[in-house]
Amino acid sequence: MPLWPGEQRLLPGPYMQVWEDPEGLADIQQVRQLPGSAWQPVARRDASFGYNGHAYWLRLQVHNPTAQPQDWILLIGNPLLDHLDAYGLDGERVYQAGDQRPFGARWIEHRQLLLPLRLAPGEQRELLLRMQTEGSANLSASLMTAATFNLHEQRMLLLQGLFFGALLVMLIYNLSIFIITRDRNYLWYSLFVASFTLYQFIQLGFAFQWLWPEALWWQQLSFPFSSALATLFGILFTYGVLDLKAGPPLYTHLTRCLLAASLLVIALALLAPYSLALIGSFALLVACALLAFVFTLLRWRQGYRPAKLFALGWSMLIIASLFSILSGTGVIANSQLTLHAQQIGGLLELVIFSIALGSRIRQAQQAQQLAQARLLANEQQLRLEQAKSLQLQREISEGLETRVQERTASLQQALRELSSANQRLAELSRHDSLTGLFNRQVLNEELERVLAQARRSRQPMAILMLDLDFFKKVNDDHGHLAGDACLQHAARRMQQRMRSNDLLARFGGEEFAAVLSDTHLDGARDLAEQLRLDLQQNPCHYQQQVIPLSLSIGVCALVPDKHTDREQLLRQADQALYQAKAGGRNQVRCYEASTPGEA
Ligand SMILES: Nc1nc2c(ncn2[C@@H]2O[C@H](COP(=O)(O)OP(=O)(O)OP(=O)(O)O)[C@@H](O)[C@H]2O)c(=O)[nH]1
Repeated sequence: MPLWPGEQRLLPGPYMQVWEDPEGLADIQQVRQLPGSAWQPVARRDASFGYNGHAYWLRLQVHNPTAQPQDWILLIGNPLLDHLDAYGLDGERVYQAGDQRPFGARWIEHRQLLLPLRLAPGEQRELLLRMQTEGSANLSASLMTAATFNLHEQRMLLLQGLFFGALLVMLIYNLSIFIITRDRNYLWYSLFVASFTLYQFIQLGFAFQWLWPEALWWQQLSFPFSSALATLFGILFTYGVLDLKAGPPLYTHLTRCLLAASLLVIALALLAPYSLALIGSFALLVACALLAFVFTLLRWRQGYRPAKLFALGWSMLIIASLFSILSGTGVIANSQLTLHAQQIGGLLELVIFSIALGSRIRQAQQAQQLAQARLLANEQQLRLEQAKSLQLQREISEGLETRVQERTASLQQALRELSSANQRLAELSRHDSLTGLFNRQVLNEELERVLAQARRSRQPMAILMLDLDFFKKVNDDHGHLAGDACLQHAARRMQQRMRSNDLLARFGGEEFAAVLSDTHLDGARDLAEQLRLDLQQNPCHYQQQVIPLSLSIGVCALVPDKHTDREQLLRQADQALYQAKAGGRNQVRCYEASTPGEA
């Protein structure tokens, strides 16, 4: 391979020959004695042989075609190679480095493996490299002059600085938001960024150089460990940010499976052989990225708007990871792009996720504003309904009050009417309907009362029994109606002569009775005589007829004692009346007392 100086990197792959030593037992002497036919052309630019742990011997003829001595750097761009031995760089001195040898063993302290090569003018040299690793047997070799390398290195450090700076800013920013908002998604995202940063720091060789240059065991397992850790937090972040809990239960079940798988890979990284852990972490990464992508698309279809940006972010990571894995396994050629594919894809993904997280906040704010607006509208609606119902209540109660008042008034009226009807009924039940005089029942009651009072006060009292004479003839001669008129006339005439505390009642038919309290026999007789005369002198005028009337009156008067009763009084007055009738009618007769105590 002619090494013409210039600013280009030269890729030695096509000039190299390889001999595979599966057991990894051959030493330099044995290899030097190998027949030419044992060597195979690499043919590929990057000398990449996948993950199998075999030792690979690589042979490269270099030639300085110039007349000047040349300083070259053979750059091995895979800092995770476990062991790299180089022969022919500097006489008999053997270069021995790799991340399973202490960092200090390197000739040049650099995160990558740098093999210095000084060629005299026109010199031709054979280089022999032995590569053995548990990880990706990918040499990623390039040749540069020392000056070109310096320039290249400056560019790379600037880019890496920007890259890690950006990650650090995102980490601090999102962690701050988590501390302020306590939104767990920001914590998962921050941890995701942190573990991804660590992963990249390890992959690019910075971690071994600056963090643990002597810790070979940890350097070995840290790569799958950080990868699985990033996957774990990526799963938690995706689950939360896509709100998968709100989706079908299958989402949650699958997420739990992935979480369990990532914990298993973490355990593998710590306990199992490196190659197993490495394969596990790659498989997990691919499964998670694909599933997260599918979840994102499904959520997008369900109308979850931030999912759009997530889909873009995941696409970046998937594409980058595919590039990285394909170049790692040697399927596609290694280049600056494939070497840094994961870096570029990862950074883009993280930036997009960060924007998506922000947009999620915006969406949450909008949802909150919408909910507030809805609440406000609901409240207004409720107030309106309340006002309406109050108005209705008022109207109902006003109407009810009016109706109650009306009903009460009509009830009171009805009660008044009922009471006056009752009064009338009571009056009627006490009076004789034809003459308007008290009836026989009232006579009996009053007679009892007057009798009791007279008995108590030892005052006299009298009873008159008054009977119209020949009344049958009146009826017969003038008709029954005329008879009624005569009865009314006689009653009126008699009532006019009564004292206010006397009681006149219709006893039945054409017969009347009067109860005179505080009255002696003389007074009673006088009154009876006045009544008789008055009726005699005042006939009844009925329909141009003059109907003469006369009265027979029986008088009984006495000061009652405890033996005197109502029946006795009535009987005695009736006896006197009988005598008046027998004596020829139109006269007054008094009951003749035959026993002591009777007046
Ligand atoms: N029009 C009328 N007649 C009555 C009423 N009550 C009783 N009478 C009549 O009064 C008459 C009483 O007749 P009697 O008992 O024979 O007595 P009298 O004809 O008056 O003869 P003396 O009493 O013996 O003088 C009967 O013809 C009854 O029909 C009434 O309310 N109206």
